[in-house]
Amino acid sequence: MMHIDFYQQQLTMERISVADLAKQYGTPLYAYSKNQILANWHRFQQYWPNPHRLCYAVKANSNLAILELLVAQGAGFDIVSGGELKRVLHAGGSAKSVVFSGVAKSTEELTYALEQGIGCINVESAAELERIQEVAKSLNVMAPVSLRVNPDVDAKTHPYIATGMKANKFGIAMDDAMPVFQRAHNLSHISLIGADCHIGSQIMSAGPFLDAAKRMFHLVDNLQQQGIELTHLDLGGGFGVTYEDVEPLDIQQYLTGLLDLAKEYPHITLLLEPGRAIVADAGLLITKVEYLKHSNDKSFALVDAGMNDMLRPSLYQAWHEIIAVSKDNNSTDKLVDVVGPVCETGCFLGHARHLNVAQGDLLAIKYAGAYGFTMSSNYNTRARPAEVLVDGNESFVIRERETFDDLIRGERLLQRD
Ligand SMILES: Cc1ncc(COP(=O)(O)O)c(C=O)c1O
Ligand SMILES: N[C@@H](CCCC[NH3+])C(=O)O
Repeated sequence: MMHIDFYQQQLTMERISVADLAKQYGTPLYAYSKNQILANWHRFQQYWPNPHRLCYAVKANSNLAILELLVAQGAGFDIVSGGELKRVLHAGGSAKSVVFSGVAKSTEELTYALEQGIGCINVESAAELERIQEVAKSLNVMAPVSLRVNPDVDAKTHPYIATGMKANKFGIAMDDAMPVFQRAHNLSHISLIGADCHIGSQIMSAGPFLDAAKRMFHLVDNLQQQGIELTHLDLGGGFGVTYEDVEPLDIQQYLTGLLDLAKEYPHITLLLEPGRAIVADAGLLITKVEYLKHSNDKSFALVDAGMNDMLRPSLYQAWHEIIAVSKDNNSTDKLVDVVGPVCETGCFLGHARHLNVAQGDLLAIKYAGAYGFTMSSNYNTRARPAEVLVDGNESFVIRERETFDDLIRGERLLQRD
């Protein structure tokens, strides 16, 4: 388990100190605790009996080794691109265990998914449904589909990660859904199996989830009256984690609440798509202080990880706890902005933090396991960090640090000498 001993001011992941990880692999570095990921997965599983299914949202952390770990737990997967499907298959997952979400799936992606035998395509618009029919017809297969409905529930989360309100681009509005279900029911190469929704991410209470679920069960009733029998209902992901010291989402309350609602629908298999809640707290981003700098009464810790490595603070003003690694308690904290090397004022990891830091020290950014590496880029032609998986007192490189050569691979000069 990830364990932080504040008294010693010494930070460890499982049984390896963060300082040792940094020494062995360099910084910046993403480190993940294998046993924390497994514990998070089992926390969901224990309240989620068969035949209901969990489909891990690959976008949260798509490293092959992590997918492989979850394949071994019998996980299904929620993907949003052909690339993510490739990852799942490469990690040993079966296409049958995969649901495919996303608002703008290309013909190429749909073809690939159907050729591989995808479990379900979560359709986000009437136009996409027509395209799937065409692709399935050309391949002479039946496409298993669910229609994503927008239940218009306020998830009370950051506007950039709320997805279930009328104003969002996702899904089909509840009021417009019936004719699209009718159409799907009648199309020759569509096998309509379900309905799905996803109201947003980082949701901290069961209320909005259960509201959405009730609306979805109501839809199942309405469809049944029209002679359309669904067999699966996918209620998406969005389970919040405690970046800050707030009351955690009660997963048991939500899942048992759902199972209660589902009692009257024994023919329906429920799916959930947790991403963040499986990997966020299992990951640290370890970074080194390159310099300290004071200007205009402000202090900066200039670190070697930037917004290209960890975008969440810049994009959502997301707050991640930052801890000074291996410091004794004798020197005093400074008030610093922890900022990265990218040439953008918005490149920061944390503002106004009380940290006991000096040049060369290590800092650890907590809860970096979800939407950390997966949202990283090569902006400023910066090499992305390595990823390591820690298991007890062992650690494994699960992605090599990029090299400068990697950064120019695939590009072409117009004139070569
Ligand atoms: C359709 C869908 N499913 C699942 C997820 C995973 O969400 P989270 O990581 O918040 O559990 C997302 C992301 O918000 C999503 O868009
Ligand atoms: N990327 C977001 C979550 C969005 C989930 C995708 N629908 C985050 O870092 O919080």
